[in-house]
Amino acid sequence: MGCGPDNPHGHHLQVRRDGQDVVAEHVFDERHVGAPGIAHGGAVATVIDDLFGFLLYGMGSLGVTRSLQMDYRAPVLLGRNYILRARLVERDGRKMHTAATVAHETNFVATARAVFVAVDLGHFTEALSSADRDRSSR
Ligand SMILES: CCCCCCCCCCCC(=O)SCCNC(=O)CCNC(=O)[C@H](O)C(C)(C)COP(=O)(O)OP(=O)(O)OC[C@H]1O[C@@H](n2cnc3c(N)ncnc32)[C@H](O)[C@@H]1OP(=O)(O)O
Repeated sequence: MGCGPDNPHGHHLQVRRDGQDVVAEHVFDERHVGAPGIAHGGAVATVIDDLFGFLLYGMGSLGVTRSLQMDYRAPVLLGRNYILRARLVERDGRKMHTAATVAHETNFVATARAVFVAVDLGHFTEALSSADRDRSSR
């Protein structure tokens, strides 16, 4: 949904490192519409969540979102280029506290904070096996 190239409903996010931060440029389009002309808040949260995923990946940590808090400060407009930026605020054992901004020029239209929890690969492989079992029992 966030970055994979094969999902036609996805955001196809392309992320780069900038020092300790990760950064992406993003334009929301009609697929992401909420109110007319405005990106759905869930779509904005999706790209921020994914950006945090990249941040952790860059740190060499596998983690999943435990909590994601968005502040929508101004409408995020369709067709406009936004700069997304995320950073690690603090690591406390398995918990990684992260923060992000969504900006157009000097205007911060959304900010976010999240808690990610480190997991091992088994977290994903077990979920995949359960989903496969559910699918084959239908
Ligand atoms: C194959 C490659 C793929 C590559 C994969 C790439 C990943 C990209 C990810 C993109 C982002 C996503 O969509 S992720 C998908 C959405 N998220 C999920 O599906 C996660 C679902 N939730 C879970 O599976 C679970 O709740 C976990 C794993 C997150 C945590 O469960 P747990 O392991 O039992 O841990 P638990 O003890 O409950 O909590 C751990 C610590 O966090 C603290 N904690 C809990 N909630 C909070 C909170 N709101 N704020 C602060 N701290 C909190 C607890 O007090 C504890 O602190 P202490 O006692 O340790 O001090």
